[in-house]
Amino acid sequence: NIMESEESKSDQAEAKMEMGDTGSLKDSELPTALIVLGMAGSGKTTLVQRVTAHLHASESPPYVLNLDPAVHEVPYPVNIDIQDTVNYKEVMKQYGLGPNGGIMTALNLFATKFDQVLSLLQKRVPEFKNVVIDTPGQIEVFTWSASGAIITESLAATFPTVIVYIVDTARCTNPVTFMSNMLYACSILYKTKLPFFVVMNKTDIVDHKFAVEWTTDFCAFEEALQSETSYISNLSRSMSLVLDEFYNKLKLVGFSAVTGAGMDDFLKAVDEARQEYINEYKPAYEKMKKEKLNPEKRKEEKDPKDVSG
Ligand SMILES: Nc1nc2c(ncn2[C@@H]2O[C@H](COP(=O)(O)OP(=O)(O)OP(=O)(O)O)[C@@H](O)[C@H]2O)c(=O)[nH]1
Repeated sequence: NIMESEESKSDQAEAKMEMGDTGSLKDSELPTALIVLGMAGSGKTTLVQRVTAHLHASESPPYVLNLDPAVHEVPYPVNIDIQDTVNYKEVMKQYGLGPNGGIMTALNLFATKFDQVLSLLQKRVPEFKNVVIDTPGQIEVFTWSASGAIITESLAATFPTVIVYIVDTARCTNPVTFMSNMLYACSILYKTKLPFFVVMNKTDIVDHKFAVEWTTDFCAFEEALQSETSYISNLSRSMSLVLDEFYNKLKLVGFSAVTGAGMDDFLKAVDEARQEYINEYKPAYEKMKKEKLNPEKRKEEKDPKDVSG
C-alpha cells in the first residue's frame, strides 16, 4: 500500500477532508499539479529541489511526489516516494529484468495503486497550492508507457495539471539538436494535450536568448543552420516551418535550478498554464466525459431518429 512519508502526515488534514472528493470544490481551491518531464540529466531533480525550497521559503510548501524508482537520494522533502512502495532492484531480480525494464515495471506496479495516491492527495487539498511530481530519469519510461498515461490522466481528471518540460540549454546550442528536442516537446504536447511550457534550464552556463530567437524568428534559425550539411539543413529548415504553429503558442522560460534565477518567470508560467487548463482543457475534458458516459445521447445527436415512419 502507498503511504505518505512520516514527516508529511497531518492529523488535522485527516479530520478536515475525510470524504476525499474534490468534485464539490471550486477550481480556485484546487492545487496545481506540475508534472516535471525532461531528458536524462536535464535537471528535473535539481529543479524540483529548487522550486520546493522556494515554495517552502514563501510559506506555501508544495506536496511532492517522487516517481523515479532509481534515484540514489531524494534531495528534497517528499510526501510520497515511489521507493517506499517498490524496490526496483528487487523487481529486476524477481522478474529477471535489466535496469530500464526494472524501472518501467516498478512504475507499472505503482500506477496500479495510483488511486491511493489520489485519495491521500484529496484529503490534503486545502493545505497545498502546488503538487510537484518528479519523474524517472529516462523520459520515455513515463511519456511512452501506459503507467505514465494512467498517472497523467488521473491527475488531470482531478486537478489543474501542467506539463513542465525541462531542456538542458547548454546541450541545445546546436540548431539541429535544439530542433530535435523541440520535436520531442511537441510530441509530449500531442500525447498529453495538457497545458505546457518549456524550461530552458542551466542558464547559468548558457543564456537561452538564442532559443527565444530561433522560435520567434525563422531567419535567425536559418542563419544558424548555415554550417550544417545540405540534407540536414534542408530537413531542419522544413521541420522548423512545420513547428511554426507549435512555436507560436510556446512559452520558453529561462531558468537555473542551481542559482534559482528565473523563479518569478517560472511561477508566472505555472499560473498562466493553470489558467489555460481551467479555460480550455477542463471544458473539453468535461464534454468528452459526458459523451462517454452517455453514448446513446451522442448517437442520437449525431444520427437523429427518422420520424417520417
Ligand atoms: N550548471 C547547472 N547545472 C545544473 C542545473 N540543473 C541541474 N544541473 C546539474 O545537471 C546534472 C543533472 O541534474 P539532475 O537534477 O540530476 O537531472 P535529472 O533530469 O533529474 O537527471 P536524471 O533523473 O538522473 O535523469 C547534475 O549534475 C546537476 O547538478 C543548472 O541549472 N545549472
